[in-house]
Amino acid sequence: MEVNKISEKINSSPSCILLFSGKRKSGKDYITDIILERIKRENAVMLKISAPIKSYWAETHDLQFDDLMGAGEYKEKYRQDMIKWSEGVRRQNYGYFCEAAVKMFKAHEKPIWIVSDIRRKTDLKWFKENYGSAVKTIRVVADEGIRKQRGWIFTEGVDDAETECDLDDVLEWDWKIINNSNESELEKQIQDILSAIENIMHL
Ligand SMILES: Nc1ncnc2c1ncn2[C@@H]1O[C@H](COP(=O)(O)OP(=O)(O)O)[C@@H](O)[C@H]1O
Ligand SMILES: C[C@@](O)(CCOP(=O)(O)OP(=O)(O)O)CC(=O)O
Repeated sequence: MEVNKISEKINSSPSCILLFSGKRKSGKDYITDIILERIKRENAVMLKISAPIKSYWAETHDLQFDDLMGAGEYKEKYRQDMIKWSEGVRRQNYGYFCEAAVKMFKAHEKPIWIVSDIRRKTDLKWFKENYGSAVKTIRVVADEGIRKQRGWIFTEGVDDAETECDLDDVLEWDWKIINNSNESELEKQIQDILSAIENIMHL
């Protein structure tokens, strides 16, 4: 794979990019799916930085891309290898998968981008360098007990690695969502973000 091949100029500018991060089973997919559903389809796109990684991995290892993208156990067997491989690529070009995801999801066709899986400071850096103040950051947090109820099991080499821990010491987030399965609390936090998007879109 030629790591520096993706170098086309980025043209149109999105109005709002929501970057979500959080530990495994904190509820990133659950919450970003709800937000995407509430925004008019023609205005928003969901991006997953893991998608170009999984797509490459599926092609080269004869695996099912859709299963790698799902919430089930299938992806867990390959997670450590995908992490190792993708970290090698990132060492050469830290924005490689961010840029690949923007292209893969044709994000420039929509004004609002929802990125559900920010994992590293370099992910934040890449989006901020390219899109400046359009970028808003959101940390999803859930108690460890709740994450366990949702199926999380501590895994060495994953939960103690950069992929899960690099953003632990980032304290500045535009929003922090507490997702401990209290529906009305979650709803209020989602509403705050939706109102902010509405304001940005009507500026
Ligand atoms: N607030 C919630 N209410 C009910 N189920 C939830 C909630 N948040 C997450 N879940 C469930 O917990 C599991 C893990 O959530 P997911 O969004 O896949 O986490 P992550 O993307 O952070 O790993 C999923 O089955 C999801 O449906
Ligand atoms: C190689 C990975 O991209 C795999 C990520 O897969 P998911 O984003 O599906 O993971 P969770 O939502 O945390 O379960 C990790 C990375 O280091 O980029």
